[in-house]
Amino acid sequence: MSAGETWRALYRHFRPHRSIVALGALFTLIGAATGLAQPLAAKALVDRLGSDESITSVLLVLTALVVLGTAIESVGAYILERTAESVVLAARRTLIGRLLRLRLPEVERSQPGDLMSRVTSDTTLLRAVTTQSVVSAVSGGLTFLATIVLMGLMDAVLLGVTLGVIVLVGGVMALVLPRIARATERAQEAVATISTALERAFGAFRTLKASGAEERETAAVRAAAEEAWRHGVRSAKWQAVAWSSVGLAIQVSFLAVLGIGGARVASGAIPVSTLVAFLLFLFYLIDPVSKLVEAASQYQVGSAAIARIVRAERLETEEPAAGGGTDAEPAAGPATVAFEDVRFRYRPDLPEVHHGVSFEIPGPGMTAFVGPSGAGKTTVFGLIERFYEATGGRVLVDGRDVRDWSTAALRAAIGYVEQDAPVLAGTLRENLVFAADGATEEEIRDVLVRAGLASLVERLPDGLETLVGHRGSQLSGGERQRVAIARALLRRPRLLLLDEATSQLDAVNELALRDVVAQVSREVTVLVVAHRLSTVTLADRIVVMDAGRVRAVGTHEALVAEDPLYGELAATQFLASASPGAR
Ligand SMILES: Nc1ncnc2c1ncn2[C@@H]1O[C@H](COP(=O)(O)OP(=O)(O)OP(=O)(O)O)[C@@H](O)[C@H]1O
Repeated sequence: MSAGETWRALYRHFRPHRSIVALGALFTLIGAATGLAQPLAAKALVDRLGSDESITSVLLVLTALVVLGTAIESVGAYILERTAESVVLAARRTLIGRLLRLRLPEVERSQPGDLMSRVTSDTTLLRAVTTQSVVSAVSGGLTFLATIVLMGLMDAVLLGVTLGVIVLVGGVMALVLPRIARATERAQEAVATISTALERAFGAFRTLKASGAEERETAAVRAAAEEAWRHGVRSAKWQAVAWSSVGLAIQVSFLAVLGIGGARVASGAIPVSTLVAFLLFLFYLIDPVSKLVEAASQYQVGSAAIARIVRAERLETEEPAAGGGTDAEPAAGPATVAFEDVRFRYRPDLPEVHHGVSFEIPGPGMTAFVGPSGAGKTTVFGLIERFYEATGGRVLVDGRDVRDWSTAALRAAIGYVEQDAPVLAGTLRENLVFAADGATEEEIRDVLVRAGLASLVERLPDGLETLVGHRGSQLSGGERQRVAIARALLRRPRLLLLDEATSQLDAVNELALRDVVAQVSREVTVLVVAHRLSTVTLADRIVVMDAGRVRAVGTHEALVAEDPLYGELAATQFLASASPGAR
């Protein structure tokens, strides 16, 4: 990101808060000013001690000044801190709003842990830059200018000497500051790697343990932590260089002013008092210059964070109302699906997955998609749901191109059960109503019975309120599948997409589910990626796919007779994976 873009992005986050930051800065300045008035009041107090005047009023004024000064300063500090938190909140809200709307290909290209760290850790770094550094820059800048003007009034030559040294500091800063930014960005990237590595480990925790990979994964996470430490230390080192160059500059200017000023006093160019006053101003300069350096280094830290935040904000999202169609009247009854010469590749750099897929499915009824692994069956579902856009041809639902649907309306018509039947951390109830927010108790009960979950819920001490653990870890594989099916049914879909699990269900369960699906397919269009003979024999129509093309469409009996690949599949793969009770 260019410096201009970084500045604009940071300013965008700061802008809504600019008046409140100005107020906070004003309070801080007033607090500081009352601090300056205290020595004056103290002087008056001491003066009165010498005479016989009463000191009560001065004491009262002094006390009031102390109390007022402290109060105003702390209110100012509170306002600034609060605003800093609001800046972080606003950045998080925007990011969160976008992340959960990302297009699927963007998520598949990213690491979830990395995306998460942008919301949690990078936004935190915005805190200081948008408030503290602005206040430091403004108050430091103003005091700096005022001191320089006063110095100029004292002696232009000595000012020239001082400015010469300050320009040198500026040069050092120009070298150091980008290094602070770079080190901070690397440190943040390493923090993201920690999240990514942990997410990977927790995502497959059983496999991790079973593979005895704890040591290796721990080493990987530790390496990332050490990387973060290294870059954090590097950033600290450059910040220390920045600070020490300020200290050094002041010392050098002090010596230079002392030397050159001394010579000027000796030659009679300036009186001694001017030299003394100038030196005092030089010491006054320490504070504003330090503030300016602080502001600049904070800005570098913030700009490293904002670069990562902006990159996440630029990832492509999908809008629920995307597409041009009018969805005023949601259609009723079973949906129809058609593919017209659909070509598709997941990414431009990957080979084509669909090389012209065509089929037509009237509703209702069950259609099974079969074919060797990698034939492109699951991809059909991804295109119907419009997780991905076809690169050629048309995908039609209800005779209408999916690109003309709004994604919200399109997906509202569909119930989708993924192959690995994801269950989310939370209660059983939350999992069921995940796709159907307003489902009634009766609907939930009905769907539990249909998916064969009623007895499980009865057995559980907390019933529907039972927590199912991370990814449903407290449920069996079969139970997870049934929960996923119940969830999809509760959505009352007009089109049910079922990516059958390759793993075995026990015979009783499989029969029960088969009945549910058969029953649903009487009213709803059901598409199943089938791995079991029991499913295909039940299907009204079978679409045989091979290497990104549709090879044949027909009934089980017809295909067994006519299509050699299907015959082979039916004889080997299906038979091997069909459970005895279901045949
Ligand atoms: N998200 C993705 N990004 C890139 N390539 C993908 C993605 N998903 C699938 N593929 C590739 O696309 C091809 C078709 O995959 P698809 O999942 O549609 O096959 P399938 O017929 O459903 O296979 P299976 O029966 O094994 O589930 C495969 O070669 C796969 O490697």
